[in-house]
Amino acid sequence: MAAFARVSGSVGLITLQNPPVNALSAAVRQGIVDSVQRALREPEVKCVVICGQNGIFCGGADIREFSGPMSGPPLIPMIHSIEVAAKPVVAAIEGSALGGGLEIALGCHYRIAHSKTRLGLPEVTLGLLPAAGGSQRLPRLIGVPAALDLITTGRHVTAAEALQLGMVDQVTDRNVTDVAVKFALSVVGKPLDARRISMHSCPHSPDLDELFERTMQHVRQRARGAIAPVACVQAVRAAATLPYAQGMEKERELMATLFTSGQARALQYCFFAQRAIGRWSMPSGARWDTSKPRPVHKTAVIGLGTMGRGIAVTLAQAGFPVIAVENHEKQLMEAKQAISGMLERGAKRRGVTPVLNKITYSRDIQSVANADLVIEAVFEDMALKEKVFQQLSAICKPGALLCTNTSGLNVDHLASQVRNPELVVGMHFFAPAHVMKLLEVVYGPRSSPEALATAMAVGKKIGKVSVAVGNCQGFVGNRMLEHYMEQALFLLEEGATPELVDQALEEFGFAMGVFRVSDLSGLDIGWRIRKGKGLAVPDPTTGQTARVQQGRRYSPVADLICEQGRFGQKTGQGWYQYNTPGSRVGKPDPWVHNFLKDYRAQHGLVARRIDHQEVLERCLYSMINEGFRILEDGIAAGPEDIDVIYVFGYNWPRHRGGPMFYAHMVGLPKVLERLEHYHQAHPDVPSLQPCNLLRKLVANGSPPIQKWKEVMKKINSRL
Ligand SMILES: CCCCCC/C=C/CC(=O)SCCNC(=O)CCNC(=O)[C@H](O)C(C)(C)COP(=O)(O)OP(=O)(O)OC[C@H]1O[C@@H](n2cnc3c(N)ncnc32)[C@H](O)[C@@H]1OP(=O)(O)O
Repeated sequence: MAAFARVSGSVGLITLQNPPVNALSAAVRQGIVDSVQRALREPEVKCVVICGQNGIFCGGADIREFSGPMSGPPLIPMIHSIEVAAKPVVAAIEGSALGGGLEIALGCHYRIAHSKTRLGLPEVTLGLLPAAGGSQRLPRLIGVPAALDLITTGRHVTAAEALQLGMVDQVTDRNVTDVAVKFALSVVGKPLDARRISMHSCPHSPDLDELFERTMQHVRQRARGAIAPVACVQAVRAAATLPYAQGMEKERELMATLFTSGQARALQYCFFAQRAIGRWSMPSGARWDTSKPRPVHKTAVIGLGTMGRGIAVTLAQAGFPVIAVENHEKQLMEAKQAISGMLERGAKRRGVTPVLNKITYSRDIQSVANADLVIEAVFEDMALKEKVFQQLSAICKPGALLCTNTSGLNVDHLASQVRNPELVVGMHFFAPAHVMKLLEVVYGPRSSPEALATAMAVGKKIGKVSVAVGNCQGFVGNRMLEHYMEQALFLLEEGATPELVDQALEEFGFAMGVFRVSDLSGLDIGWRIRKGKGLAVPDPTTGQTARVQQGRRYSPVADLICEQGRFGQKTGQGWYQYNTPGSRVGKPDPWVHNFLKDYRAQHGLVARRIDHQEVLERCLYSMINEGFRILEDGIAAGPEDIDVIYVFGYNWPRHRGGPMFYAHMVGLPKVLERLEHYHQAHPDVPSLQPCNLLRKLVANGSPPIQKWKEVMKKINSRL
């Protein structure tokens, strides 16, 4: 809704009212249309101010309405009616003015913002473009280069930057509505044409063609197949080169394609999934809204390798005092230097003072005695972690939360090493820990809801997208990844090359294919893990690593590559060859091709032609199948949790929504049929055998992803 009131005698005040963000639902749009008409009709009203209730101007169109038929007054004529009004209209902006919210403000004759406001056109992040005139008015107001930047990235700007760019006319620290009301009264009677942005021509930029070409190239490179950023450039180009009415027509055409696209659906699904994962629940029924986190004042990190350093930086940057422990003097000093550098660079980037004094360094584990939360980040070795947990149990104060940063070891086993297993959870950060947004918070069967709530609250405070998951080998992310990588190796055995597999995955939208990523992270890490699991060990009779391990097909190809000392970028050779160790540009390596040829010959394998579709189906569907198993096992509460993990932790292309959303878009019957097909062809690969939940969802008519949880509940209650 929108409320209308006459204030200060002759100001018509229109207040958008739709908590929590005053999104432009049909009712709000109707309210605005009615209020504007009334303000223009009533002779006592000489000017108009538009504001939002509860400290926020407007979060834009109501995204929830996009999934159904649109009703209510459309935005474009509504904004047009504001712009052509014969009485001055002032936007009083506080909190946020985003998307359609900013487009309304651009239709107003003046914009006054509170200093804490953020403004932006984030439509591109939802697979759309600013199609209520935003793509045509913003370039006319602030020029093409700045508008291109804002519209193609969806970046929010501060009030100060908005003022500098000319997006707003005034910034205030006072009550913005009061300031706007006074201002509106001061401009009554002044000519309005110059204030109507659609009547401006776009400020002329030299070398416009070159600018658009350069931007388009850059956008296409960054977009990884996303279509909205490209459409945004086209729309701004229309603003720069066409009269307003024709530009609006182009904006409409481009939006029509985007609005119904699968990419827009995927990105909008991601928007809500990212918010839904905060409302976690445990199989016991404990939930986010009934479990209270413990207060956390002091934190500690044990082990200052790459992960520990990143975690310490993240905690300190969020304002937590950190005791950073490493038991050898030399490593401690190296870590201190590295952490200080990371804090200094981070502070420089953000224009703040580095918080070096938040971190206290110590060689003595006893120094963590007073911490409320300790994160163990020592080497990924169970015996070592057991020892640390036993020590922590004896040292830490009662009630301290003991967390492990293991990427896949058994959290419950570690809990069994301490006096209070209910206070043990996993906090699985992703490398580099101070950069990557994802945090898997792993609860074991004995973790208390309070412990989970505390870790989730800390995760939020340090700016991570935190997902609560159950305890199992590899948790959610790495458990699914194993199947993806396994298929990639099998494909090499069957005739593919690393570059063919990577190309298919990169065309799908991954920034890097599986082999490029492995070269970047180091092949030795996986090798060590496989050895730890009893894989990658030679058969005593043949001396060769067997192609069947623990009763299932196994590919030793990655182990054999490692045996050659090829660990990826750091050694200058891996799945690709690099000019020098440490170089980032990999070229296809004839050595690898010959190695694969010899390997196939040795094992009697006949290479066949493998196409991109098979690469995608085998790598992605096997991983999705594991995702369904994870849901079946109750390790993840819903498909959104899995998808958020993949988008934020594994670089899954956001415009594809995440693996489970992708399965929903492909169609569950098709995923099932292809898995059945591949399992028939490879009966020794259990990960290709369709899991029960997938079969049951298909048997239940393949409901949309939003309804999977209902079907899962129904299935479980029948068991
Ligand atoms: C051919 C047809 C033409 C149609 C033309 C359509 C034009 C579209 C232009 C647009 O405006 S698209 C929307 C652009 N706006 C955005 O992308 C903003 C999205 N929101 C945010 O960035 C943030 O929510 C915020 C406004 C900065 C506030 O952040 P905060 O952290 O304070 O709260 P949240 O947890 O994010 O949100 C609270 C609550 O509100 C829901 N919500 C937020 N924005 C919208 C929205 N625009 N529509 C519907 N719902 C919204 C959010 O989902 C949260 O609720 P939940 O239940 O927890 O999910």
